[in-house]
Amino acid sequence: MSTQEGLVVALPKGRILKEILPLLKRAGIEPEAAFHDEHARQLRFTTNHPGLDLVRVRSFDVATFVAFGGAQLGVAGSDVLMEFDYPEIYAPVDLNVGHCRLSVAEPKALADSDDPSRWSHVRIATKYPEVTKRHFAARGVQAEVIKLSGAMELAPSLGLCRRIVDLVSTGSTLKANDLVEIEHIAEISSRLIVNRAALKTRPEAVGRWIDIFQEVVDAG
Ligand SMILES: Nc1ncnc2c1ncn2[C@@H]1O[C@H](COP(=O)(O)OP(=O)(O)OP(=O)(O)O)[C@@H](O)[C@H]1O
Ligand SMILES: O=P(O)(O)OC[C@H]1O[C@H](OP(=O)(O)OP(=O)(O)O)[C@H](O)[C@@H]1O
Repeated sequence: MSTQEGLVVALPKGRILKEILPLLKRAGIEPEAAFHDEHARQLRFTTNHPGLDLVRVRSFDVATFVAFGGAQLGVAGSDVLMEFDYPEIYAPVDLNVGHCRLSVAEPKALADSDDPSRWSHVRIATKYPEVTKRHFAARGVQAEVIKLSGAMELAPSLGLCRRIVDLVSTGSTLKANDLVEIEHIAEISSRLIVNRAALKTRPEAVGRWIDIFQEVVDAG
């Protein structure tokens, strides 16, 4: 559990970190030098603010650390927030980075003759089982989900299933694997997230960072 004195900000260590770093800088947060060393084994880092530390974790774990109060603030993709749907998390600021979409895709050859409106049951490989089940349940389709942690695009060619739900940005990963988008589930971007209880018990300390990040985003 966190201490009353300090705040911990959980950041995703993957591709999104590069987009978040300029925002941190504009928010006046300067991490200690080791934070920029991708090979450092250290996971927690001090900043120029004595009461503010950063931790680098996997993107899905950012939401978990914030939901359980281990970190009071964090940055998470709206895809991650949709998947977990933690009531303990409040996501007040759209950081306008990490833009992509969550889509259903299938092999191009299948898409040419497929009619998604006729589906009653689909088997889908994805990193997002809950979002996928909710999406299909909403239109009366039963989704049998095969959970993967990455490289979903391999599933159709290796015979696990014919369809996937995954993030798409430029579309080059789908194209390289002979897949096409057939349904759009959601537009995704990264959000500043906070633990609701921390905001309630420490409104000044936590609220101050919400205001600062909102100002950074508003300033473009
Ligand atoms: N192609 C993309 N373009 C823009 N944003 C993306 C893209 N892919 C993922 N994102 C965003 O970045 C977040 C982290 O992406 P992803 O899970 O692919 O990273 P990763 O580095 O593989 O992380 P991990 O190893 O923790 O799974 C996603 O939750 C999503 O919000
Ligand atoms: O449409 P594109 O621009 O090709 O981007 C889409 C790819 O980006 C993400 O993967 P990432 O590169 O983060 O790797 P991952 O397999 O570890 O999720 C996502 O899972 C897709 O595979």
